[in-house]
Amino acid sequence: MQHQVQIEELTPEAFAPYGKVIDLPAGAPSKSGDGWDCWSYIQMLDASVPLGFGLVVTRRREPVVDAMERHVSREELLLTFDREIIQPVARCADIDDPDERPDPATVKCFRIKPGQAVVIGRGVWHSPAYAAADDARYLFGIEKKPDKFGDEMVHPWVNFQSGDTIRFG
Ligand SMILES: NC(=O)N[C@@H](O)C(=O)O
Repeated sequence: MQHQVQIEELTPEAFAPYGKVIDLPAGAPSKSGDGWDCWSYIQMLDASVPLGFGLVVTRRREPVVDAMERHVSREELLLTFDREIIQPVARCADIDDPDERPDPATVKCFRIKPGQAVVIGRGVWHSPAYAAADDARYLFGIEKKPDKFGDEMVHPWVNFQSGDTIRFG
């Protein structure tokens, strides 16, 4: 079965079941200077070892998702460099279940604009992000350590329950 999912704007409330949002705060900066304002700390990422960074070039393609991965031991920072991207995510039901499959009923697809970022929560299912329109480059940062269920494998992808797929748009 294919599920149709609408693209959602990124807000802390909507993204809360999947992680944390980083965006320009509405409140006053914590420090300012000549021509600059700074807000800190606007978000936190739990880490006990150094972060490794990965860069993804994501090209225009069919907006269909059939599998996701997850990192049960680590949070993941993700932000686009240049263009809008769409990040599909699905809820983690049981972080201790090595046989869990992503539930298509919990999938949301968030638009992430340049200037915004997310911290994907531990165990939250996610596919590679998609280009919203034109090809885009995005960065992710994650602790450089093995995950509990071995998601450092070259092929960590897990199909949705019942072999379902998601089409977003
Ligand atoms: N988010 C993404 O595209 N990739 C990472 O989750 C990864 O572990 O490769």
